[in-house]
Amino acid sequence: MKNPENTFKRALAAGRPQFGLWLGLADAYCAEIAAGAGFDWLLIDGEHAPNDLRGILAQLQAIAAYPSHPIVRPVVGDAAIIKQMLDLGAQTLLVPMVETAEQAAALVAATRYPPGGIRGVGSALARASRWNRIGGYLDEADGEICLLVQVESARGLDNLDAIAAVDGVDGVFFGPADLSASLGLRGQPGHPTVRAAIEDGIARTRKAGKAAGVLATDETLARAYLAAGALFVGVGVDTTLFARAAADLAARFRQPLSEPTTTASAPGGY
Ligand SMILES: O=C(O)C(=O)C[C@H](O)[C@@H](O)CO
Repeated sequence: MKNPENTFKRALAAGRPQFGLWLGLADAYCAEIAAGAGFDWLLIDGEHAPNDLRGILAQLQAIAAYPSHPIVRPVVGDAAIIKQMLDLGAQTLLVPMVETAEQAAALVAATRYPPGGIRGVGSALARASRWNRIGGYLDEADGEICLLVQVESARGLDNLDAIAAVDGVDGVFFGPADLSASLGLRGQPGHPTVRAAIEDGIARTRKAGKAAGVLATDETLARAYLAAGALFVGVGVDTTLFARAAADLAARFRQPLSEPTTTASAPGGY
């Protein structure tokens, strides 16, 4: 058995834009429905969604049968948690709240086996090696890891050039919700000041030779970030897609049939 290629990592290296969907419903059945929709990647969110190890495992298994590439976001950039996510079989991680190059370098080490890093060896117990059915997994694993770090604070932006320069960081994702809060514009992820900061960050990241990413549920904004050079763009969130569609459907039947339908929308897309 061969170690699966990280097709997402290769697509970024080739400069091919990748569109994704955020998964917050924390359910393998919903993840499989999303996996058949046609997105390049699906983000299994362990930071804000009620995902635990078993839930993330089930979603990885559900998605495995489809072309969409799973990205796992741990709740924090902790080496032990990263070890668990990689052993589950995640090959691409999106780590939140990165603010310094030192933090980024420690995350790289957490994703690599010794001597290059500190990832604990337990491949006999790990889905990642298919329980050692993948011959040579320990030698091949590091090369198929894609590490994406989130810069989503003013301090992170100040240190962006040093963060992007860290060897082993494949990409930088700009988190509009947290970044806007850090910039004093909480709840305004699409504010012109936030957009300008993200577009500048995208340019600086690409200048460093790394992939830039962002989440934008507004299509016009998503396309603007693509034009600015973003390579991995989240264009929707499963929870708000469902919340909005359900509310709109209910609204259409709350109105007497003689009245024009109104469109009720769930709160913002972030
Ligand atoms: O700060 C952000 O924005 C992100 O990191 C994404 C958020 O966690 C959330 O908006 C995903 O729906």
